[in-house]
Amino acid sequence: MTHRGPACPAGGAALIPAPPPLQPRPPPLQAPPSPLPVLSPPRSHCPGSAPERSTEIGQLISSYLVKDKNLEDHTIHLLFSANRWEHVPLMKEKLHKGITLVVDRYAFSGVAFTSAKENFCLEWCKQPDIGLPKPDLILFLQLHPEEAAKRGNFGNERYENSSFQEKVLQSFYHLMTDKTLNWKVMDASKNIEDLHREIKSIAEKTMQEVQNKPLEELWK
Ligand SMILES: Nc1ncnc2c1ncn2[C@@H]1O[C@H](COP(=O)(O)OP(=O)(O)OP(=O)(O)O)[C@@H](O)[C@H]1O
Ligand SMILES: Cc1cn([C@H]2C[C@H](O)[C@@H](COP(=O)(O)O)O2)c(=O)[nH]c1=O
Repeated sequence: MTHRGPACPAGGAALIPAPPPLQPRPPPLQAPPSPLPVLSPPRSHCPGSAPERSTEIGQLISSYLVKDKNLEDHTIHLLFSANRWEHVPLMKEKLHKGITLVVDRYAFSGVAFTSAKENFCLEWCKQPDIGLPKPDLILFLQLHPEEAAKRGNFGNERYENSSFQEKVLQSFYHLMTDKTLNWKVMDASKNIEDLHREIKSIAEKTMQEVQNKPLEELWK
């Protein structure tokens, strides 16, 4: 996410799933499928992940994901969203200082994962996240589920099974049809170095483009 704060000395900031700014921003910086939103101001950047498991809400979510705790489906959806909202003041503070935020997952995973469950529609799932800082860029790292499963740490947590991941993928494809958002699909089967180069290049270009634009609100 790229955020634009008032007077940012050396530049602006960005939110990429990482995202963009609500108010005028300073010069730019530098948003599983797991989308990466970028919100940006310039010259410095700050990574973050969602869920952010260190807060009380985050710990509850973590217990749910590792299957120590069961929570009702609407409840866990709202907790994921609350876990984002509790970080908004800090996100805005950083964005207005010209710091670009690179956020792992963000609201898009919230919608894609819950709407993959029975009896949840995409529109309902979006509601709690309406108004979050809007990413300037959302990078979707696309990888065939079978390839993803071969990589590390797949299979132990809740949701980590192929049939559910396939439904999640369809929800992401639907979310990507939203032309008010800057989605870029990246081929995650490439090696880390090449992928890094491509992501860096797109992120830097986006930071330049959004540096004088105000931060906007997601899905508003
Ligand atoms: N381009 C790549 N090529 C080969 N291996 C990769 C690549 N990118 C990541 N990996 C490896 O795949 C594993 C999973 O990567 P990573 O944690 O980035 O995935 P993720 O989708 O963010 O996982 P999660 O969101 O479930 O934590 C790690 O062991 C990582 O080193
Ligand atoms: C943000 C968010 C995430 N999820 C799901 C997606 C993954 O299965 C886990 C997070 O795993 P990670 O290894 O820490 O990336 O949680 C979700 O269901 N809803 C959300 O809002």
